[in-house]
Amino acid sequence: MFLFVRQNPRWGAANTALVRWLPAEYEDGESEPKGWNPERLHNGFQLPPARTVSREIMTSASKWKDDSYSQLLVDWGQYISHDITLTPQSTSTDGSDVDCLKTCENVHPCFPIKSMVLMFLSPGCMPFFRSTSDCFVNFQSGIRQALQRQQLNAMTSFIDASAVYGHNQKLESFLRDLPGRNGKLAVNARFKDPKGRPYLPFVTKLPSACHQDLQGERVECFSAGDNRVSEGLPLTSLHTLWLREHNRIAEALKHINGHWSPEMIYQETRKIIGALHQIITLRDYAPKIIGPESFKHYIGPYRGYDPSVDPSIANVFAAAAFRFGHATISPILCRLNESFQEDERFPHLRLHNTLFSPWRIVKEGGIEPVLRGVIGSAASAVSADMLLADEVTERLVVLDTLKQMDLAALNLQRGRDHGLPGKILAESQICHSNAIRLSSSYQSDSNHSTPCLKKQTKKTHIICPSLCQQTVFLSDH
Ligand code: HEM
Ligand SMILES: [Ca+2]
Repeated sequence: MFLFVRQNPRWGAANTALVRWLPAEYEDGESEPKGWNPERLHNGFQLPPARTVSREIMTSASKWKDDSYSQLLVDWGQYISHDITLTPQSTSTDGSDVDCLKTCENVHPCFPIKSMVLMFLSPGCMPFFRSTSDCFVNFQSGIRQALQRQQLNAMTSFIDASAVYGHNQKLESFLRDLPGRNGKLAVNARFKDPKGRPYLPFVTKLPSACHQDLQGERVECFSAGDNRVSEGLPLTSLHTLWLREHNRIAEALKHINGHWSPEMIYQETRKIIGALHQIITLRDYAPKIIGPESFKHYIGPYRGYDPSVDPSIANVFAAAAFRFGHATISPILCRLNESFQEDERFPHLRLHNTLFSPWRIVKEGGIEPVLRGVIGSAASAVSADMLLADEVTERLVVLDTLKQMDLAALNLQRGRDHGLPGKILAESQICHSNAIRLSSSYQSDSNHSTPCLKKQTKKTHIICPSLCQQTVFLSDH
């Protein structure tokens, strides 16, 4: 019998460090973010406040609609990003008694986004919690880099439908319909859609923070394998589709394999759902994002499992590159009826009215109007017009606090929090050097004035330069 043993079972596992392709650039070399000390100069200049950069850029870029792709391309990006990355944030209680929701000072773990412009809710400052640090020590690097602050990925880095099934056993068991003994996932016990189809279960901690329709019954935040499921209506709709698809396949498998145990049905269905996530992402999504030529060149056809590849998500990918998608968010969510016209009962919505509002699915026609809108409207690229600027820099909220947020500023501040090297340095070292394949255990080359990479110890696939070109406003400098 062929026995397969994974050599590095922690690679790509949930709650392991995001890997570095280049050493972090902290102001004190070890952990203080860029911009922590306002007097500190970077390339001879003070760093502009992230909020100022956001406002300047988000209101000046131009907008165009894509004539080939639908909005689904954007929404799949967000959905799959939640399968592979979640950078947990510190809470105010992490080693300090400062309340990051109130302070305007840089005090660990708070790194507030300062603003010259008065903010709607919190004048002068937007709260920002630094990402949790990992205890990881990189023994394969020099002493200085070994002690540098690293951030975590709470998700499994593999595309494995963890957004459907969860990334730990407790969550997985909660999401399963174990009493049903049918291999299915649990469904919402209170609501069904107009055609009797199921919704995701609600979270257990009530009342949840999701917005409510003030008339009528409460509709709580949904739960799924990823806890950001209720962030927006398209995202929730995709999660709901996968729940239904799991249960449909489980039912079919049970039908043709009457002797299978509930566990067997569940595991086999899960395998199929995971494979579908991989196929959609690698066959249908990624080539459209990086271009078919780059895809062919840097990724190419699957040639089998290679245990020497570290699949861990890179810090720069989670904190900058894959956030390119934020520049493609549409400020309007279209909702369409069966004739693919604007739904007269449920009209199009401004983005901020779609955030953390699962009640709009339950009480406004289910996921169909949203899904029709997603496949029936064009994707937008660099759609940074005034309306989008207003939606993502002035009206975004985060769940825990429902505080006003500016997404572009958050992205920049997150990059500074993680000590990401600036775009120009990163590009010159990664994309334009011969050292195209780096690894978490890169080695510093003492012949170069800047750290460079000389030896490949384990492989990490990097897509260059397409992704670099797309980080334009997301990474610093
Ligand atoms: C309405 C649409 C979206 C909203 C409201 C949204 C909102 C957010 C927020 C609030 C964060 C956390 C920011 C921080 O504190 O650092 C985030 C992170 C992120 N977003 Fe989005 N996003 C959207 C769409 C997208 C899309 C389309 C993509 C990619 C194609 C994407 C990729 C990411 C990634 C990779 C992260 C980092 C995740 C992590 O490691 O924690 N997002 N997003
Ligand atoms: Ca995953």
